[in-house]
Amino acid sequence: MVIQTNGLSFSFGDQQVVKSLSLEVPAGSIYGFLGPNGAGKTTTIKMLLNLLKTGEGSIHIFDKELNSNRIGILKQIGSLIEQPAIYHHLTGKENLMNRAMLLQVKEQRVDDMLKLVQLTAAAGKKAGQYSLGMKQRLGIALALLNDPKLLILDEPTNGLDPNGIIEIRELMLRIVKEGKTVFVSSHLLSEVEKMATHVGIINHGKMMFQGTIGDLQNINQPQVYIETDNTVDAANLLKRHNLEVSEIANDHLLIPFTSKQQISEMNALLVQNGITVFGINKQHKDLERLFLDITTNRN
Ligand SMILES: Nc1ncnc2c1ncn2[C@@H]1O[C@H](COP(=O)(O)OP(=O)(O)OP(=O)(O)O)[C@@H](O)[C@H]1O
Repeated sequence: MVIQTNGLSFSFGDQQVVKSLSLEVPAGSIYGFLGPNGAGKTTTIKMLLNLLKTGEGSIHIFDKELNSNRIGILKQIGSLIEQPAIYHHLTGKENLMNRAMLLQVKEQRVDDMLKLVQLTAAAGKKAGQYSLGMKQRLGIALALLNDPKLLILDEPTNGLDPNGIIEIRELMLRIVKEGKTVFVSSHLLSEVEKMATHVGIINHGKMMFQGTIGDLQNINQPQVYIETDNTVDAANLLKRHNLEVSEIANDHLLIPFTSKQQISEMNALLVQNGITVFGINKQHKDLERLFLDITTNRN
C-alpha cells in the first residue's frame, strides 16, 4: 500500500471531524476520496501531509510510519491543496523555473512538465492571465517537478467548467501511466468515476465505502423499472405475489431485478389484471444516486 491509515481520528475542539479512518491506497491507483462538503476530506489530507498533527491512529506512507520518517516521505509526495501557490506576475515557465532552482531540478524537467500538463503553448504567458483550469494544471506541474511517487490533490476540479474537468481527468491518467499513484478528493462522484480505479467514500468523518470502482458497481444492484399510470394498484398486486417493491412513484415502480423470466412474468401479471404497462426494463441506479444513498442514509 502507498497510503495506509489505521484508526485515524481528528478533532477540532470537541468536534470530531475524522473518525477512525482506515484508508488503503494501492500503488499505481487513482484513488478517489469522496464525500460531501464538510465530510473531513481536507482535514484527512492535511494529516497525510503532516500539516496537521494526527489525533489518534497511525499513518503509513510507502510502508513507513509518517511521524518518524517525515522528511524522507514528504520529499516523495507532490500536493495541491486549495489554491496553487503561483506568482501571477511571472509566466507559467518562470513559475516552474523558480521552483526548479530551489529543488535543483534541470530545465528539461520544466519543459517536460509543461508538455505533460499541456501548457507548452502558454508557457510564455503571465500566469495571472491563465484560466482557472490552466492555473490548476500549472499547480499540478509544480507539484510534479521533483518527480514524486505520490500526488495528493484536494478538489482539483472545483470551479472548473466541463472542459477543464476533462483536461484534469486526462492529465491524471497520464500521470498514473508514468508509474505514480494519485490520491484525489472530490465531492462529486461523477467527476472521479471515469478515471478512479479505487474509491473511498466518507461522510461525517467516517468511511462509508472503500473498494475498487468495480466493487462499487457490484453493490449497485439492478432494478426493474415499470412505467404505469396506476402505481398503487400495481404495487399491491406485485406484493400479493410476494414481490418486493423498492420504490413507488407517481409514474413508475422499482422492483429488485432477479431474472429476465421475472420481468416477463411481472408484465403478464400486470396486464392480465387490467393494469396498463407503458414500459418495463432493467436498469442500474446511476453511481451519483448510489453515492447520495451512501452519504445520506447510512450515517
Ligand atoms: N480550522 C478549523 N477549525 C474548526 N473546525 C474546522 C476547521 N477546519 C475544518 N473544520 C471543520 O471540520 C469539518 C471537516 O472539514 P473539512 O474541510 O475537512 O471537510 P471537507 O470534506 O474537506 O469539506 P470541503 O469539501 O467543504 O472542503 C467541517 O465541519 C469543518 O467546519
